[in-house]
Amino acid sequence: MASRGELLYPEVDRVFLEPYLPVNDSQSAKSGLPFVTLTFATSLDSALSLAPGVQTALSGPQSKAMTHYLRCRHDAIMVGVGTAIADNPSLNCRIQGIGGYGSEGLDGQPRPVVVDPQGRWQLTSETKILNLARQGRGKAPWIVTSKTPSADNAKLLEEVGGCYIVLEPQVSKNKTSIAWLDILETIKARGIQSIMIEGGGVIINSLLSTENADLINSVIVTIAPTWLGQGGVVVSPPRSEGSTLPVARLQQTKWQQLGDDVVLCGTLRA
Ligand SMILES: NC(=O)C1=CN([C@@H]2O[C@H](COP(=O)(O)OP(=O)(O)OC[C@H]3O[C@@H](n4cnc5c(N)ncnc54)[C@H](O)[C@@H]3O)[C@@H](O)[C@H]2O)C=CC1
Ligand SMILES: Nc1nc(O)c(N)c(N[C@@H]2O[C@H](COP(=O)(O)O)[C@@H](O)[C@H]2O)n1
Repeated sequence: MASRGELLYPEVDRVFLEPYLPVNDSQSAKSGLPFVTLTFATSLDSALSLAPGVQTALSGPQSKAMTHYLRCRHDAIMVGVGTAIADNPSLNCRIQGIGGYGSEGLDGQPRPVVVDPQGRWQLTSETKILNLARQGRGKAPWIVTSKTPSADNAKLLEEVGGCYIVLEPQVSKNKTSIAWLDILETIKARGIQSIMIEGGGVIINSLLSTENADLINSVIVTIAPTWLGQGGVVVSPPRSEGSTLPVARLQQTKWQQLGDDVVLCGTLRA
């Protein structure tokens, strides 16, 4: 049952999303990369939140239910460490039973994956994804980093069955990151066939940049009828130096109205 205040995402609406969702077939199983869905909620001025570190509700109840449906249709869900620190998110599918739509137990839950190249995230007893894993309401998280984790963090993560995945860093302009290809190939090798990437701003802008955009299969964006104003975390990927061309353009687009919001779906990778 949906809990009070939460609306279901009706069967009839779900059909609309189907062309943009991962399929489980032998061809995709053989690919070296998972199916990647980039999905987030934005304002009319392309903002994800009012300011860095400020969690901002943009989705209405219907589009929120759609996002939870998406969560149960992917093997994993990813956010950057900025989002993990700002939001202390749950990253599970909470609508209509613990297992999400139509299934009970952990089978319908996505694996939370947090990308934290510099090891900024301090885990505590308040960290929601750890507590949900402990309670059997979400899968244990993986943290992708290029730093050796602290003993305290490693202990807290391992206690709930989670793990650190340590990958080689790439340093450019004094910033430490990890190559997206490396991250995606590594999680695929660990059995993740599909992943939805929710944000935040740094992660989305990095993935939509010319060098990474072809790693994305589908984009599903909730657009809320609101302007957040200047100073927000904005989706606006960098253009290649000297280029006067758009960075990326969605193909095979479809729009769906959900409550006051509109959901835009499109594809990027052929
Ligand atoms: N409206 C929505 O759907 C969503 C909103 N948000 C909001 O976004 C804000 C957080 O966004 P940001 O501050 O931009 O943080 P973020 O979540 O994008 O994390 C950024 C950090 O991730 C790390 N990182 C991981 N992989 C990287 C890579 N390949 N290259 C560079 N850095 C990499 C870096 O340490 C970087 O500082 C919060 O206010 C949150 O509430 C977050 C997700 C969805
Ligand atoms: N779909 C969507 N709509 C919004 O208005 C949002 N602010 C977000 N944020 C994302 O959802 C995460 C929170 O998830 P939980 O409810 O804690 O499971 C947050 O961290 C963002 O990734 N998404």
